[in-house]
Amino acid sequence: MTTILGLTGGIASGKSTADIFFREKHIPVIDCDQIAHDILNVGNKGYELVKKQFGAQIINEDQSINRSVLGQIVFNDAKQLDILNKITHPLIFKEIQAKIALNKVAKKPLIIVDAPVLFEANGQKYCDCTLLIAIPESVQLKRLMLRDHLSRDAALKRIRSQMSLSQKEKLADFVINNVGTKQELKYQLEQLLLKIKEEY
Ligand SMILES: CC(C)(COP(=O)(O)OP(=O)(O)OC[C@H]1O[C@@H](n2cnc3c(N)ncnc32)[C@H](O)[C@@H]1O)[C@@H](O)C(=O)NCCC(=O)NCCS
Ligand SMILES: Nc1ncnc2c1ncn2[C@@H]1O[C@H](COP(=O)(O)OP(=O)(O)OP(=O)(O)O)[C@@H](O)[C@H]1O
Repeated sequence: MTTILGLTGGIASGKSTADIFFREKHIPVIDCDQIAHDILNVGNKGYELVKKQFGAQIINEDQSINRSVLGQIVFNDAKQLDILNKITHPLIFKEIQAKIALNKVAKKPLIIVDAPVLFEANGQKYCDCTLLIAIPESVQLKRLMLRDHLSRDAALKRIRSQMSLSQKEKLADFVINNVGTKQELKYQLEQLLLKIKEEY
């Protein structure tokens, strides 16, 4: 039997850092940010739909989608984000399902689905259990500004476009706090794997 663990958390909470740990353990990770990028590549279905909706302002000279410009539009306007989500999320979920099916055929005991907006998009229904990586907003802001070279204002807009931590905590089966070192995160993930082995 395969257990599907939905991995979520706010922007810059540490999901990709957790993915490195899982991959080192040879546990497959489905990266939804990567899927979201792929569907917007020239020639793919999301590309045409998003280009039609947002127009020339988001198109680079080489015809690719300028995700940075698109990000500035949607993270500054909840309505525009909702429109983008309505276009992209069905395509992303279809791709996640296909990747899950492939891993099931390969009889993988555990699959991680790394989905930043898992709860916002009600994606937990595709998972057997969910893990939330939690950090206080002050630490999140610091790590996000440092990693993406964003201004405080731009970083806060991205954070606030997502569901609040307290709401996510209510929905998650497991919560890991990533306020400590990366080593401490790794230790907590080790413990979680033992728990999942027992319970699922
Ligand atoms: C807005 C876009 C073009 C910005 O692209 P960019 O390369 O600058 O950022 P990237 O995709 O790496 O996302 C960075 C982080 O932003 C946050 N984020 C991305 N999309 C969303 C969203 N729809 N709602 C809230 N937060 C989001 C996540 O924490 C994500 O990890 C892109 O994120 C996008 O197409 N988003 C819509 C699809 C989606 O929901 N993706 C999330 C994975 S399911
Ligand atoms: N415990 C930690 N201590 C210090 N820095 C950390 C820790 N965990 C993660 N980071 C750093 O914080 C930043 C954000 O982490 P990461 O990229 O893993 O977040 P994410 O949840 O995958 O982000 P996104 O939602 O944008 O995909 C990275 O620069 C990462 O190296």
